[in-house]
Amino acid sequence: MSQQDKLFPVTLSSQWISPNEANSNHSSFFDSSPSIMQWLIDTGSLTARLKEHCQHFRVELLGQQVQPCPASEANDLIKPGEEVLVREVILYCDEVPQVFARSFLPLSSLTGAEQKLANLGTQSLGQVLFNNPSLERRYIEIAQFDANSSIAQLCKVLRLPFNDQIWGRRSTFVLENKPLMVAEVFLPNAFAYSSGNHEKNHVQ
Ligand SMILES: C=C(O[C@@H]1C=C(C(=O)O)C=C[C@H]1O)C(=O)O
Repeated sequence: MSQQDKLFPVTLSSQWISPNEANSNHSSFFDSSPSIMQWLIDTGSLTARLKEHCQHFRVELLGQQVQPCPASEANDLIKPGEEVLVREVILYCDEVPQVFARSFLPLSSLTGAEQKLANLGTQSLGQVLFNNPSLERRYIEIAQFDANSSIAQLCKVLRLPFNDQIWGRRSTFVLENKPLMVAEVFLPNAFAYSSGNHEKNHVQ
């Protein structure tokens, strides 16, 4: 079993809140670190944005498995207990881990041309999603991950300097009228925490 296989499934649980709620509850942090909120609410492709920041982008597949959707991660389009393919990856830029992502692909969405989403391997899910003009992205929720979270444990294994301001986002996409959910956590050394305002404007 490879090192990555041992990590899977990392899982993900937190209190997901709206960006506005986060801004008011954590105003001192977001005021002092404006870039992270821009990354959290950016509705474009995270893959494309990361690629703008590095020479070599890669996706490391930690694993994927079919399981019933946990109630804590379900929503109005992906029901508790519904069979989903769970996919966990780490996105790297120039070998620096940037994002841990956990995606739910309902088996009922993996039909027709979308069957290929079940066999992406190390191809970026975003590469496929954002090439489809039918793609819709629903509201974004964000969450903080503390020292007791599975993300803190992942950072320990990856030897990343965990701190108390690790943030992530999740949203549901609808592709050809079929839902899938993507949750992404910016890891401690991610550009998202330090990139200045010099970046190209990203439409939220
Ligand atoms: C949704 C996107 O795809 C990215 C790639 C993922 C993958 O390959 O599993 C998962 C989430 C995203 O970080 C994106 O690039 O915006």
